[in-house]
Amino acid sequence: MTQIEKTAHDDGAAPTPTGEGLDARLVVQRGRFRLDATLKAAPGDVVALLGPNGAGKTTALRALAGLIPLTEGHLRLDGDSLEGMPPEARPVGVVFQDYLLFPHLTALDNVAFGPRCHGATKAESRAQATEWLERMGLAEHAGAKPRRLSGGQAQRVALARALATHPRLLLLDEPLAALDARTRLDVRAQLRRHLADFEAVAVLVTHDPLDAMVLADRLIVIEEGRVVQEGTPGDIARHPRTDYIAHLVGLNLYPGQAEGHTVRLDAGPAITTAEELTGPVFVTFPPSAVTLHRDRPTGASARNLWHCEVAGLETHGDQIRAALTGELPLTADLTTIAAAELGLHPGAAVWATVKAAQTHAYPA
Ligand SMILES: Nc1ncnc2c1ncn2[C@@H]1O[C@H](COP(=O)(O)OP(=O)(O)OP(=O)(O)O)[C@@H](O)[C@H]1O
Repeated sequence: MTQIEKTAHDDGAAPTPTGEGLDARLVVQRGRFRLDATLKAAPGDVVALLGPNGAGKTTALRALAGLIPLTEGHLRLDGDSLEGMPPEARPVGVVFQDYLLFPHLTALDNVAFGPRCHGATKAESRAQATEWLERMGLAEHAGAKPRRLSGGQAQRVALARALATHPRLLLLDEPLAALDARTRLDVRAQLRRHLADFEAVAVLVTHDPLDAMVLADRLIVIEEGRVVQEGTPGDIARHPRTDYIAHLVGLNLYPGQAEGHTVRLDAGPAITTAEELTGPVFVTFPPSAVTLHRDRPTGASARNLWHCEVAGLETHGDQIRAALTGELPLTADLTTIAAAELGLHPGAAVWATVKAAQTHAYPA
């Protein structure tokens, strides 16, 4: 049997043996919704909570900030329990999605507000704020009110305000969501640098896989209030374990039972895989690995051959992405020319093939 590399869910970083970092089990009951998520992170870790709408990401962040109480569980930071501690007393900095800058205060005073609330004198707070604005490349905007700042600048002021309190936990709620696509690219790169310099634990919430993959060392994927997978971005992209994650990283994913190079998929047919495994597995292949044919192909090479029907077509970059139903539901990418030559349209019958070498199987 092939030795499979360690799967992502075994790989979560934990707080250091001295108890430094974040150690939390967040249980929050909100009406019928229940969040039950264990989060652990060592100082210097940047962790992204990723998940679909309504998964419970914001609930988790608000529980960490102390804005909603835990129903059960625990919340420790560097060995100290934060439960019952009011939000303003926690060594936690928060950057909210819309930044929540005070409109009537200058950038400098917005940043100085952080240390001031944590007991610094007015002069100290302003000195620290000046230093932070310089670090963020915003020195010349110190006197500007928020309405005169671009989205990216406002984001950095909000980040400076959070960092100026020297938090032991930094929370960022959809940090790039308020920005347009162009600004987002620059701000994402800057934020990545600032987070890399940050020595305590940072937790960010996003439903954008690109933000998560670029900004975080480790992803915790939450669905319906539960952690469904965690690991490095690379682990998650290579070994998705749910349909949501497979869709995010653009792979076809099937659970099944392996016996040697053959996997009997729960979805019905069997698939021949490159890896030789036994027992419950996941099989993935990218949409680009699928070849479509109008007529049943002959020849021995196409052992993974399924009769399908086109359910839908959409443009995907410079390709056409076809959603197929039938013997095996799958997505396939093909060039516009190939789609035209095949006469693809919703309802068209096609044969789909995938080479075993382009599949990837790993234990479930
Ligand atoms: N005040 C509330 N009372 C009851 N249920 C709530 C309350 N706020 C949120 N919920 C429910 O909690 C669940 C999780 O919501 P949450 O905002 O944490 O999800 P999310 O993952 O952050 O989603 P999104 O990406 O859409 O922001 C949802 O089902 C939501 O309807």
